[in-house]
Amino acid sequence: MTPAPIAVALDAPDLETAARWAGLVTPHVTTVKVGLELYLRYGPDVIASVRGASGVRVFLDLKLHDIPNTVAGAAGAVARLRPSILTVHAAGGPAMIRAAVEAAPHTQIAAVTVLTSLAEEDLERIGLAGPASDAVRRLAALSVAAGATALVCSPHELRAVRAEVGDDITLITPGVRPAGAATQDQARVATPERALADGADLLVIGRPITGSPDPGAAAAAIAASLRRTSHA
Ligand SMILES: O=c1ccn([C@@H]2O[C@H](COP(=O)(O)O)[C@@H](O)[C@H]2O)c(=O)[nH]1
Repeated sequence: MTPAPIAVALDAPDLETAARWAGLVTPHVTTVKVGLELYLRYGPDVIASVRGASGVRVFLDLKLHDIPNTVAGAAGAVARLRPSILTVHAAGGPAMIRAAVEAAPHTQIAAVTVLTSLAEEDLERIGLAGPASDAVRRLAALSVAAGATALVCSPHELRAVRAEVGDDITLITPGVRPAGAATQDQARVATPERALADGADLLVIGRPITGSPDPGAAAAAIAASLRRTSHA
């Protein structure tokens, strides 16, 4: 069975749990995601641990956000781990995004537009006037112009971003919840089936899979549902 375009967020408290989750889900998904919690606790070793023998794609979600010189150094430092994808915050601006792209030529740089945990009413408080989709489209366009070949946005903005940046850019979406699942701290959410239909290339799904008593079965069920709806 072809693995589904899902990156399972391995937000685990320890390396053993993360490696176990990775082993359980990798037959069903293309990618596993290492975020701040694991990377800050265990450092570079975490990448080899979760990659394991399967050689699954590793998405390193560090959301780098600093001055260009510092981001270039950080991106260059992690590029030697050969993650498939590395995130930076689009709000760091074009020079910072370009610095990451140049420092990590073999890694796809994904620019995070507006965090999926922010609701429309949060945006004004952080100085982003107007609807989320306007800010996301603006950040998407500047990121792509700066050399990013992937973007992170919520499922709500997928169609608008696709129209803005075209088909060659990889659209990655967290904020994905199977029907009836708790949204938890995510605000701008949709089901996996909806996100795929709206043009996502890679769905980031964490707790709905890793919080299950059987993460392998949870990943397999979402993958099967995506296959069914994409063939319907
Ligand atoms: O806007 C963003 C960017 C990154 N994330 C990350 O995705 C996962 C989502 O996990 P769930 O358990 O499915 O909520 C998590 O690692 C975030 O750091 C995001 O949620 N939103």
